Amino acid sequence: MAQPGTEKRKPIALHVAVPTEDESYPVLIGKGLLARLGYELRRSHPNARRVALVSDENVMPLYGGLARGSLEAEELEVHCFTIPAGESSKCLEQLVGLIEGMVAARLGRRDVVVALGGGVVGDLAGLAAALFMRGIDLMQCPTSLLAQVDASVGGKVAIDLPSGKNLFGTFHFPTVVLIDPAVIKTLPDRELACGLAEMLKHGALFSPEHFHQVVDAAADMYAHKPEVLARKIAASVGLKAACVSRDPREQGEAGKGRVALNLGHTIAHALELMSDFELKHGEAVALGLIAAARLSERKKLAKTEEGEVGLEEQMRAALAALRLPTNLDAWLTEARLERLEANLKNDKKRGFASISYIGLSRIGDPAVLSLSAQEIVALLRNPKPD
Ligand SMILES: NC(=O)c1ccc[n+]([C@@H]2O[C@H](COP(=O)([O-])OP(=O)(O)OC[C@H]3O[C@@H](n4cnc5c(N)ncnc54)[C@H](O)[C@@H]3O)[C@@H](O)[C@H]2O)c1
Ligand SMILES: O=C(O)C(=O)C[C@@H](O)[C@H](O)[C@H](O)COP(=O)(O)O
Ligand SMILES: [Zn+2]
Repeated sequence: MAQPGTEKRKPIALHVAVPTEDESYPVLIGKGLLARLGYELRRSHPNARRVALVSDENVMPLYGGLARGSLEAEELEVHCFTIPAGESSKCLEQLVGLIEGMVAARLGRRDVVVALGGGVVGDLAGLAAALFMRGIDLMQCPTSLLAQVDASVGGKVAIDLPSGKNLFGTFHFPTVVLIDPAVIKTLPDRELACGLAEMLKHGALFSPEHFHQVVDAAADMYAHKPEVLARKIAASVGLKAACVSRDPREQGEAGKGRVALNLGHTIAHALELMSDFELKHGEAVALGLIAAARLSERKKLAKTEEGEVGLEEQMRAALAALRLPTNLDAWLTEARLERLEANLKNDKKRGFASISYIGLSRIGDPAVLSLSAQEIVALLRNPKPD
């Protein structure tokens, strides 16, 4: 109903043009590239004076010196910020601490945040860059395999809330992503496995060849062979980049856009939260991929050729070969299923009454299923109720 007295007044209608921002950026991959961080930053930010170098307590002592030295060689004033390692740093307290530190260091609008670390550092420092002075430039310098193949590319930045993962975030595209596969040599095997889970996800979504090649190259990647790592990282980033370029802000039609990259994540995010982050993100994604395969079979979306094993079995075999957890049913006890259903209601892909759940008709062929939290839980229960 119109407000009294406004019925006949026409609003003044102005038009505010917002030129499309340039959302493209280079991803540089090469052994030894970290030593060129300063050069690459100077090249892309000729007017920068100060840098906030953000890392965590494991990565800063290993690579902070090299990064800092290369930035200082370009006459940049470097301010180091070291956060505690682990998911619990993706919180409001760390975010505000970082931004206050940037104020105290007198960073300005032409200055740059460099995220040197895993996905936790990238997501937190990225969000700080997005918010400080309403947004300054961000350079992603990922050091975990997971961050190199996935978290550093695509511009999603966020912290967690007690009610769910990444619920407090935005998109802030980096100006450059600099990936040095040589740093993987110090990454613990358990963390390397986490990166392999997201790489397998990229294959499961877009390329059966990549899916099988990741499994075949796993031994070489665990042996930290930099050439193999560089090739496989580039292949995975290529698949993700093609997807995010089609739909940078996850607004595409269900099934055609970036939302596909959430394969496995509906269950993964709920399990991470329910385990109090005892499960690492990549491990939870592994279990989520099994859930997605099971659900796709039970909804009769999955198609298998004659003589081929079912989708869940294919997924389990690949994950086991990558040394990732496959014990989904151990996590889905009756007591946990109830909490799972409640957690699913905070999924970012939820609509009015249902969740856009990413399934697979086969490896390399995703599809979106529209399911309620209740249906998802019922379909995952083992043994399958009649
Ligand atoms: N923004 C995105 O698109 C996106 C994509 C995937 C995951 N994520 C997020 O990323 C996070 C997981 O990232 P992660 O797996 O990198 O976890 P992480 O950042 O906690 O890093 C894993 C561990 O490895 C250590 N580490 C990192 N690089 C190292 C190196 N080279 N040598 C030795 N130790 C090293 C870290 O200190 C940490 O202890 C989650 O919060 C997840 O939600 C975001
Ligand atoms: O880049 C994307 O888009 C992804 O979904 C990649 C995921 O691997 C990543 O974990 C992402 O942070 C999940 O996004 P969210 O929107 O579900 O928090
Ligand atoms: Zn993920």
